Amino acid sequence: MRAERPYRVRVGAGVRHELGALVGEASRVAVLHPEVLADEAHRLGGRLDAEVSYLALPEAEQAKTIGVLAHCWSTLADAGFTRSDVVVGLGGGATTDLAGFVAATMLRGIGFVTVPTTVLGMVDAAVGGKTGINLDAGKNLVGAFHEPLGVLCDPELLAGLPSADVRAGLAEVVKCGFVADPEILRLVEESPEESVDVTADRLVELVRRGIAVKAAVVSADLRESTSTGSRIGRELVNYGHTYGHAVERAERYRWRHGDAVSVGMVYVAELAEAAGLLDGAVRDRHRAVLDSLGLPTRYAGAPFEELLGGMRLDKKTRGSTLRFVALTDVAAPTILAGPSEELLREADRRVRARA
Ligand SMILES: NC(=O)c1ccc[n+]([C@@H]2O[C@H](COP(=O)([O-])OP(=O)(O)OC[C@H]3O[C@@H](n4cnc5c(N)ncnc54)[C@H](O)[C@@H]3O)[C@@H](O)[C@H]2O)c1
Ligand SMILES: O=C(O)C(=O)C[C@@H](O)[C@H](O)[C@H](O)COP(=O)(O)O
Ligand SMILES: [Zn+2]
Repeated sequence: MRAERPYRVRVGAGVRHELGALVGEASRVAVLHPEVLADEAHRLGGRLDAEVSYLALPEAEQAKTIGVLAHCWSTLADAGFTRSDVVVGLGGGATTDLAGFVAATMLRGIGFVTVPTTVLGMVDAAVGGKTGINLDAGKNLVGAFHEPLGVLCDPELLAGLPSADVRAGLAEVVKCGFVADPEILRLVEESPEESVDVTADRLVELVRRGIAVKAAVVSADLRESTSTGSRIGRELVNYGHTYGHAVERAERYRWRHGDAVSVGMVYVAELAEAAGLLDGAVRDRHRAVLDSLGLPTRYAGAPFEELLGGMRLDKKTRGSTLRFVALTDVAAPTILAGPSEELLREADRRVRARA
């Protein structure tokens, strides 16, 4: 990855054992992990030549809260952390987002390493340096850009991942397919079954391709600051997230992020079609690919007005102008700025109509 301090994203069986090299000379290491990975955390931590603290985090999005963040700060302070010490995020995206934000803020910034253990973490969350927590008011509303020292994506860690989480991770891979890499869509369409099989080479290939898209996009726009007019920088990989994050907020963060992004991509495909930007066939392809992976393509929960309130807090919004990453074709993105409320409502109606 190109960054202020470039770092490597390693993918392969056994790469988790390179953790010691990344941690380097640190005398203290904190391994943050979900409860389900406690044994793995201790196995990895036990091989480090450092004083290791283990912090078991609450499940999924419950880890991305101010309370958990404050607890981590206190634990690191009590353990005597200094600027040469390191935080390791071993887990899915919720863990690495929280761990990264702990590292970004502790002592105004210490090193951190991500060891993603979900498909979503590998292809997206662990790469690129976005860290943060949720507020009741909205998803990821507080955070920082803080690049890891390195990323270790070890497919062996996916062995026990529940199938629903594998599928949710594939939503972000499909996102990369629609915005940049049509080969991803072909691989999924050719065999949706193998695409969600953690023992299949196809899934590893999909993970590699997803990482390649994310790394290329982020390397060119580290701080999501270069979109101008219809030119799109890092915002590209936010495809499907405007409506998706609004759904997560409305569902009080009980939905999987990937599931919400799946619905969000269907929404923005409908929006682009309704705006006359996108062909009906490409819109329908969104539903077909996501359906084939068992991902949700319909939403009939919170009312449109509540979702609109969530979308207004999206980080791509400027003033009162909502901005969507939209497609004019596969791998042909544009920015749809300030669509009318009527259009926004129509796309929402279409997402619900099928529910
Ligand atoms: N920073 C970014 O660029 C970025 C990108 C995409 C998503 N995200 C964030 O990532 C989060 C979603 O990540 P996620 O989908 O990985 O969810 P998650 O971190 O909540 O993990 C999903 C579930 O899998 C469990 N788990 C994790 N690894 C496991 C394993 N190997 N075996 C068995 N169980 C395991 C977790 O305990 C959890 O219950 C969201 O908060 C989202 O906002 C961040
Ligand atoms: O890395 C990015 O940039 C992304 O937008 C990737 C998204 O998949 C990810 O969910 C990200 O956390 C969303 O960021 P946000 O700025 O919309 O909160
Ligand atoms: Zn995402």
